[in-house]
Amino acid sequence: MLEQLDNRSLLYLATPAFVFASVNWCRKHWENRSRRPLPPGPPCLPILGSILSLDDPARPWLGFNAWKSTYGDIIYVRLLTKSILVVNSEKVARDLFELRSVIYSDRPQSIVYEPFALDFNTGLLPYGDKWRLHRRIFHQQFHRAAIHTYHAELLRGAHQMLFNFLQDPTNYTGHVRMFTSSFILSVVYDYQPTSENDHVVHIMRKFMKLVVTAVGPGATVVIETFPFLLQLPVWFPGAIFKRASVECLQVGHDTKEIPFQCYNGLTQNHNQSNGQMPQCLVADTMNRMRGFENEVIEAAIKEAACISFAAASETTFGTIFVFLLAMILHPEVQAKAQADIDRAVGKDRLPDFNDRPALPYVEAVLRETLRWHPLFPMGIPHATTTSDIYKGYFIPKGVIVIANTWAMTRDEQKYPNPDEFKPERFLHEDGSLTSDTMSLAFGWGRRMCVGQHLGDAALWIAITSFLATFSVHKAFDESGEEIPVVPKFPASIISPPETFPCQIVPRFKDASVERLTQLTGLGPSEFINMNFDPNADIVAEQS
Ligand code: HEM
Repeated sequence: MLEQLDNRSLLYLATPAFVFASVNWCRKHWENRSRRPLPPGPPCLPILGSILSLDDPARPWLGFNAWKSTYGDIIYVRLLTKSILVVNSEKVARDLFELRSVIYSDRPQSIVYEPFALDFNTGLLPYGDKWRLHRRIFHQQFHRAAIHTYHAELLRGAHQMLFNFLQDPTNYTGHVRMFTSSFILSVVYDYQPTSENDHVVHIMRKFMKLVVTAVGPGATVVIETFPFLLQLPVWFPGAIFKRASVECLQVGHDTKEIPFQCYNGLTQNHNQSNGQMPQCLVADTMNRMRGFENEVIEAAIKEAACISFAAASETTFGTIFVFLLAMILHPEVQAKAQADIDRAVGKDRLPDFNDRPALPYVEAVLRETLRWHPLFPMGIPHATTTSDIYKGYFIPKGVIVIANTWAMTRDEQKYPNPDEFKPERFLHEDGSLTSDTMSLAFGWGRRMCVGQHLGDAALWIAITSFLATFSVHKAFDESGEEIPVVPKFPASIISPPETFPCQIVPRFKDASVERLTQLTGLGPSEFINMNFDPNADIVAEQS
């Protein structure tokens, strides 16, 4: 057959084959040239990856930090099916999340998001138009210069918390929860919950509990491995994931709609009573978008509003708890912070936001609280949108990127003896504050916490008002012995301390409702906790 082909035909056949082979060779050569080594990491087994190298797989941030001495600030690791890039230092975090933010601002996606109503959560949205719209709504409302508009509301919420502590110091968990739930509902929907059992608070918290129970890390692995489990009919024996999904979708829908309906009801009341629109995220955003209304925008407003509750209430609640824990374990820090307040504010009034610059030690306590036990020890995972080369290492497209906040807060060079609670590390010798504001507790780059300034203001007023009026101490058992406090933090992506026995004691003279009424300017009718006995006096701490 070959003999029958003349030279010209051979040339016709050979030329494309040669071109094809050359292009292929060049492509492979180019790929090999650009495909540098992956960053270092621990030994990797088939299927399991490096999971056995972690001492405590439920708290991977500890293991990632321990690997730092062997593999450095940037580590590549596979845990089961997930490839992860761990960033262990602020320098690398800045280089990647800030200087190369176009590549490092995506979020890892999962097939569990949609069936469990997590697909509208700003913090999980892929880097795209929907996320941009959410982000814009949040930013316009919560940027640094806008926060002063919420000061009065935050102050009122903090004062209500003080009344609740005075009335029932044992229910301190409930009072902190009430503060964190009510300030965010007010700022977002102009809605004031009337008690701990308020139906809006109830539905929001129910959704958060459902999601945490239904799609913890274990359940996610199972569903991602066997997706057919979500195709089973609800009545099928053992179809627990399907049933949980149906419930999450229903409650997820309610969390968007019910507070929104309350908002609409309130608006009508406002209009009827004084003709004025309330000021809150929902009202302000609707005003701004007037003329551009469509289904996408209305959905985004409902989603962003509803996500605010989960994002703000759990984080501020958990951080106030870390603060209370630190104060019990370090009474000398508590006394010093109280002395700072007494010096700058006196005892005849309570602190407000104008006092903030005059209270450097309290500011240092807040920063140290964020550092000592960051609520998100691994932040919220980012992902890459394209591949990258960093310091000669190849970073693949789509890899999960974890900013290991825990490792950054344990940096011995920057924070000597990092496990100690020492606010002084944020102060110069002359008592003025250093430039380290602990912003790393709020994440990095384009995905950095969009409620950072609101969260910061809420935390500051809560802890400053508390320190001005109360002290927290170890509790005593029936035989008069001090009950030791052993800090316990759950193994989860958001990790507030578990509750601990304590006693909360007023430190202002004549610790009565009347006195607190004078100090705060709030009347008893404004208290959120309605089971309130205005005649009850509590013995003040001797000071
Ligand atoms: C103590 C208070 C808070 C802490 C410690 C905190 C921490 C964080 C962290 C670590 C992230 C992830 C950042 C990243 O991926 O790099 C985040 C994201 C987020 N936070 Fe906060 N946060 C707090 C309060 C708030 C508040 C009050 C809001 C109110 C609306 C809020 C809304 C959000 C949202 C929407 C995201 C997702 C941002 C995105 O993916 O683009 N947070 N927060």
